[in-house]
Amino acid sequence: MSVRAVNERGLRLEHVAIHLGGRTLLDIDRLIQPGEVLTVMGPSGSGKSSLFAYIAGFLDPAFNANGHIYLDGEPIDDKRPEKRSVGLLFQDALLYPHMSVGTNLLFALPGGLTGRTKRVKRALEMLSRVGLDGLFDRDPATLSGGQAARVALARTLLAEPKALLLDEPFSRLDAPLRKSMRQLVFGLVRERQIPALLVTHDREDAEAAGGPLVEIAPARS
Ligand SMILES: Nc1ncnc2c1ncn2[C@@H]1O[C@H](COP(=O)(O)OP(=O)(O)OP(=O)(O)O)[C@@H](O)[C@H]1O
Repeated sequence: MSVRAVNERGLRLEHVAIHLGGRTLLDIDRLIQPGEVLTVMGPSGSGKSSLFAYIAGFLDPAFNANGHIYLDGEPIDDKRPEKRSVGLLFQDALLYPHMSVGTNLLFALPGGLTGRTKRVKRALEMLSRVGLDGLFDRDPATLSGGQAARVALARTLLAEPKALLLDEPFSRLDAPLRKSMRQLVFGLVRERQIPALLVTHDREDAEAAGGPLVEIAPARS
């Protein structure tokens, strides 16, 4: 493994292969460009979540993985998960239930941004960007599913990730909400020029993402 061309931008999966027992679940060799969404689609059990976990840095030890991951030219596979600058979004919002929406957001901000006024301003701007003006002091338990999904997105982006991993982030939303959340997520990916990887089993998600598609076959035993 070596540092790649310093001017390479994006998330590079260099021959990333995931194995379980004697089986190879998937093998991907791709550069995801800034602002692009690579969709990895496959049925349940095909290995999508294990790919996600490998990139994020918490692959279950039952799996073996090889290949390397580079973010903006720098290898990240030997970094601890919290040092990878990779933002995660799951099908569940996973907000801290004992904190207000605002505190959930403030918690995600990078430590380098100091001063309560600046931090609150940044969080309020992001809340507004995801269409949730006025909800800063709300208890997460009182949010609708769609609102909670938007808060989770705001929280992920406030951490200023250099890449985004999206694991079925729309699957719990009903059809109209799913449509607007897709527009919001993919719009922000383009606006902020973040490389993103979407794992899904939903072809409409893949079409809405508008980027390249990798289909993985069902795992065979
Ligand atoms: N800890 C584990 N030990 C052994 N096998 C596992 C473990 N976790 C998952 N598997 C198996 O590994 C394969 C890939 O799992 P993975 O969760 O990556 O698939 P997936 O495509 O994300 O599925 P889903 O869409 O249902 O989440 C499946 O066959 C699953 O049963």
